Amino acid sequence: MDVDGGHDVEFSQGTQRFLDWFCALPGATFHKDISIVDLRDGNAGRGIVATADIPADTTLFTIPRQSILCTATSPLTTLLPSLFASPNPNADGSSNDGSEVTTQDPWTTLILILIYEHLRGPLSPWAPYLSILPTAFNTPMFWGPSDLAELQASALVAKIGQADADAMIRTNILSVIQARQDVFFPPTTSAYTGAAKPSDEQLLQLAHRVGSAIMAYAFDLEKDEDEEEDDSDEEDEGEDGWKEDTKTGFKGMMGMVPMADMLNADAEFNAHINHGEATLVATSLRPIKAGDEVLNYYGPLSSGELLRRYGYVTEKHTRYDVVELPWVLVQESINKRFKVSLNKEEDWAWVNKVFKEMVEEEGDAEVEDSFVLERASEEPDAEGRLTGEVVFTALPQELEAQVKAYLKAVKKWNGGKGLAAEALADKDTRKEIYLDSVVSALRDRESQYATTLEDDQELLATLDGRPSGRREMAVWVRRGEKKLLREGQAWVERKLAELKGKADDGRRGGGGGGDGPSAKRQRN
Ligand SMILES: C[S@@+](CC[C@H](N)C(=O)[O-])C[C@H]1O[C@@H](n2cnc3c(N)ncnc32)[C@H](O)[C@@H]1O
Repeated sequence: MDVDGGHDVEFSQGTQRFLDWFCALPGATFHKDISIVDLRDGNAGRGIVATADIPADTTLFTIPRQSILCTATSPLTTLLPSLFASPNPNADGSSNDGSEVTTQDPWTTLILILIYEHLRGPLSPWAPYLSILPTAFNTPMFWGPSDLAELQASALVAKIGQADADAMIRTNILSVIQARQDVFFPPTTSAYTGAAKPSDEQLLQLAHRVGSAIMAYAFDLEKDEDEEEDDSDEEDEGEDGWKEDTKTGFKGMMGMVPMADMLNADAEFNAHINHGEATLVATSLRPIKAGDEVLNYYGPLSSGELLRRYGYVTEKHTRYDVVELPWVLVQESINKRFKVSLNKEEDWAWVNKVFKEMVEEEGDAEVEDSFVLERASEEPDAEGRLTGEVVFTALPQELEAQVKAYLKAVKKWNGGKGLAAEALADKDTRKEIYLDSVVSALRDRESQYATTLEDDQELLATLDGRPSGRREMAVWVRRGEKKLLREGQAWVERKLAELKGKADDGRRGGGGGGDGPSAKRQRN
């Protein structure tokens, strides 16, 4: 991450200014045995390391809630009250409490709050903090076409949303700023800073930058661990499950939390931010050795998600890798099995109609467009350590259910008569068709990528540690997806072999499925 263009003095002065500012905040603490360091050599920006051995359960730093930049502390709440009005209007457009109705959500509101503070420049109380936030990002949102192309067939490409972000900024951000220039560009600020009013294009770029900073830095502030623990008498970690420290879908109140966001993170971590009533407190989860980095947890994110939100990847996060299997590939594979009987377009149109109705009848469900494959893995333990093996243990249950429904619809075709229906009457044949269709869909999915797993392994073979360049990170993501596709194929093939073994034992030469009746039936 390019934080300041590589000027060491400026970088360390920025760090020092921020630390001095933070330590002067009423109620803030910063442990004497930790330090903010320059990790740009490892492409990790700033981070916090232990400068002496630190025991478990040590308070590393304390952040007063008053210093968090959010709706509770921003002057915009009073300057633009309508911005913070209820987002849930009644049918007539009014809100329940009589206030004006806003189209903003916590995400866009925080963008406006940050832009407002940014435009105030040195007049902002958060200036020493804002000045060390990055101005450039490695997230795919900022990649050009050639880097994006390296993601190949990854489902990540569709999630980047460059165009959506642009549209959202124009509608929800620029319009507000333009309508309230008196608030965003008051004469007092320009007189003080001497800065010219930014153009619309500059504002758009600023909003993108701020949006990405929120994505990688903001915290979800609505979770109240104390209350949760009081209510449930359960810890917020270990068996009860870790809650990552950053936003979880931008639904609750979000805020920028100075110092908490100086912590880098990994899937294995040694610190946690506890959300208290008046403060947020960073605590060591286990002893941290002198020289070790203090690491937070962003959640069980796949390499693709980590790259999309935070612009980096790590070896430890690969255990959470996922790959999407589009339903259409499974469906096409099933259709091929029955192409002799159902050989007209209208046959399949009929099957699809019945299939859709059947799925919808079952608990308001909809036909799924794609299924996410992942490995089974344990959560980090109460000390932030990863334990246990990560293995592919099952296909998504929803995929099996959807194939079952689809095969039922095929079976119903032609009034439930004919070879297709006959083949599908047998439970093991249905299972074999399911597994066989999935395995060929997985192969087809793999062939959607322009390079093979072996090609990618070779590209990454010379890597020492984790990649940091865009192209290598893209290769890392697609390689992870291909690995999972291979593991999925191997797992399904094993299941198929078991099934065939069972069929061979029970009824020599049985199974087969598809249009033709089973060998057993043919012999009969
Ligand atoms: C909340 S900030 C952490 C502080 C940040 N390093 C800085 O200099 O401001 C999150 C960003 O830090 C970087 N980061 C966090 N953890 C990292 C890691 N384990 N390796 C590399 N970069 C990391 C990523 O750029 C990420 O978007």
